[in-house]
Amino acid sequence: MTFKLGLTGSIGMGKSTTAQMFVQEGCALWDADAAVHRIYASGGVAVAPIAARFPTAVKDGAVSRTRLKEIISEDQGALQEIEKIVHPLVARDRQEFMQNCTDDICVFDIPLLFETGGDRSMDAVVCVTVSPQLQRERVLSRGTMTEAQFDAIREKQLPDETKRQRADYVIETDTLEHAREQVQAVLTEIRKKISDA
Ligand SMILES: CC(C)(COP(=O)(O)OP(=O)(O)OC[C@H]1O[C@@H](n2cnc3c(N)ncnc32)[C@H](O)[C@@H]1O)[C@@H](O)C(=O)NCCC(=O)NCCS
Ligand SMILES: Nc1ncnc2c1ncn2[C@@H]1O[C@H](COP(=O)(O)OP(=O)(O)OP(=O)(O)O)[C@@H](O)[C@H]1O
Repeated sequence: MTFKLGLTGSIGMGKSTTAQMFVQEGCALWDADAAVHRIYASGGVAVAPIAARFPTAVKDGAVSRTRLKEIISEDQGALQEIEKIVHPLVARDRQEFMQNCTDDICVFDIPLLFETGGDRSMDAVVCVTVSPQLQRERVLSRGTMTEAQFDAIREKQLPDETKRQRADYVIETDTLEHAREQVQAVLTEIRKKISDA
């Protein structure tokens, strides 16, 4: 039996970085953002349905994130329409992975875990968090989003406080060392639960 550990947190809170720490500690990983990258790539299953609804979003046979972000900025309802296309395809990818996973603990890195009800299929949920100031600084320093794009995405997500309340474990991503210690503590507890069961 695989223990399914959901990993969530708002934009730029440190999901990917923390997910890699879980991998280094021996967990398997499924990453929702990576699944979106796969289905947007040339030959990916999202390309045709996105092209049908937003023809200018597809460039050289793949979905262009830059173009998608421009479309989302200009059209209020666009993100919701994109989600309607993307989320069922991502859910299918996750289902396939889940069925084939034989590791003791599998981590599911899912930005919208609570928003989509995905938490219901997890055995426990970890939420990563950091101060709103650091969150903003970290996202904007990547240079991939304007401040307006960041604000629009953040507003669409469940507030950090709500996610922290709903999670079984909270990991503060203020420094790498501190986050790693918390990852190890979470795994010690889960591994004990698995061996006691
Ligand atoms: C908006 C897009 C074009 C931005 O692409 P970009 O490469 O700049 O950012 P990236 O994909 O790494 O996303 C950054 C973060 O934004 C947040 N985010 C992404 N999509 C959404 C969304 N629909 N609602 C709320 N937050 C979102 C997540 O925290 C994510 O980790 C892209 O995220 C996208 O196509 N989103 C729609 C698909 C989706 O809902 N993905 C969420 C995971 S299933
Ligand atoms: N524990 C930490 N200590 C210091 N910096 C960190 C830590 N965790 C993450 N960061 C930094 O914060 C930034 C965002 O981290 P990361 O990409 O892991 O977040 P994310 O939640 O996956 O982002 P997104 O929601 O946009 O996909 C990166 O620059 C990363 O190096």
